[in-house]
Amino acid sequence: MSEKVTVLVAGSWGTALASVLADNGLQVTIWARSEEQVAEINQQHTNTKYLPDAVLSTQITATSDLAAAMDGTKAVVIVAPSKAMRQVCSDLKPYYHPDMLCIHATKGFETKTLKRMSTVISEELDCLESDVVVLSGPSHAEEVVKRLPTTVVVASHNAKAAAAAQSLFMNEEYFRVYTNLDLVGVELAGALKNIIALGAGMVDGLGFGDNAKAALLTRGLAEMVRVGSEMGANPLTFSGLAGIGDLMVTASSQHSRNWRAGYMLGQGKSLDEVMASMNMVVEGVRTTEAARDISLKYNVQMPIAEQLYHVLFEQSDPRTAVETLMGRNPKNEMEVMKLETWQQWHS
Ligand SMILES: NC(=O)C1=CN([C@@H]2O[C@H](COP(=O)(O)OP(=O)(O)OC[C@H]3O[C@@H](n4cnc5c(N)ncnc54)[C@H](O)[C@@H]3O)[C@@H](O)[C@H]2O)C=CC1
Ligand SMILES: O=C(CO)COP(=O)(O)O
Repeated sequence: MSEKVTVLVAGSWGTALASVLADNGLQVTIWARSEEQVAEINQQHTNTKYLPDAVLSTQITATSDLAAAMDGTKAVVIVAPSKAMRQVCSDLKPYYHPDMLCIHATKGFETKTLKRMSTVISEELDCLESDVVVLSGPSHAEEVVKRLPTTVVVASHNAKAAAAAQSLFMNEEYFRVYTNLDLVGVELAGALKNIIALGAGMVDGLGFGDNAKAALLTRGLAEMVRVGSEMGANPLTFSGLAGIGDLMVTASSQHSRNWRAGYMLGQGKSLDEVMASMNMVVEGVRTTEAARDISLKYNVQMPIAEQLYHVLFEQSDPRTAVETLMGRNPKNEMEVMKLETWQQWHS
């Protein structure tokens, strides 16, 4: 009998990761809230609301009973939207045991506390943050379920836990997994890139062209490195799969919900109109909200996030936002991070 892995919850990314695990020969149980979705996964082997074209492996079963989902499992993979992470982990606590490998694949912050997802998980599950693994990188669910070649990174302070996650997910056919010890950097890169992806969509929606898009992505990466390194990330992590890799995929693909939301904003839609037209999570909206407090707390400038905040929450005109960015004081390109932070990583 193959080993059992449990995936929480049945959104597009949870379902795609469940498919990888099933392809790797594991017995996969998805926990979903909706009985309708449970019946669809078990009987039709589809999840049409989130992945309309995918046919799932018969190795995947679903249940709405969390105790049954967790019974006898070797590893739990948590893929809840960031706003639901604390609640989902609190529900999970009675069934979680520290011997289980705990992996999450969520890209966002808890907005009220500005905590990273592994902190929220460790608080709710009463486990060590250093034992949590994050899986991140350029990986649209729609392509993963089609088994198109994809690379991701799994990061943990605990090298054994990262290696265990790597061997669970990696296959030679289409899913290549790297390890990294910089949990903080990988989590921050995955969350922060969504702000820049929203901005990239907005630039495209405005019809501003390739020069503007390249500028936004490059200066967006500088902004991610600046704030990320103040929050404890290794700046080099941002050149990896979770940073530049995910920025490229999210800012250039029509699969990206963040890019699509930004595009509609650029075309003059309001945030309410945009959100009403999407039936899936757009993490960059909440992350842009969190970025304003992060910028104040860590005393770092985040000019792109700040302008997006004005567009999203204060009805600023996207065109004015871009003009404001263009009209900032002259700068030296290399002023990416504070001198003390630079010295800390280069001593
Ligand atoms: N879709 C993708 O290609 C990728 C998504 N991600 C990340 O994965 C996370 C989840 O995103 P998706 O799966 O795409 O979202 P989604 O919008 O496809 O699905 C969200 C799922 O969460 C469930 N949910 C919402 N609130 C809940 C609660 N309180 N309790 C239990 N379940 C709840 C919904 O019923 C739904 O099944 C996000 O942080 C996203 O950034 C990361 C990489 C790729
Ligand atoms: O993170 C992702 C791909 O790596 C998915 O991005 P979106 O949430 O913008 O669809």
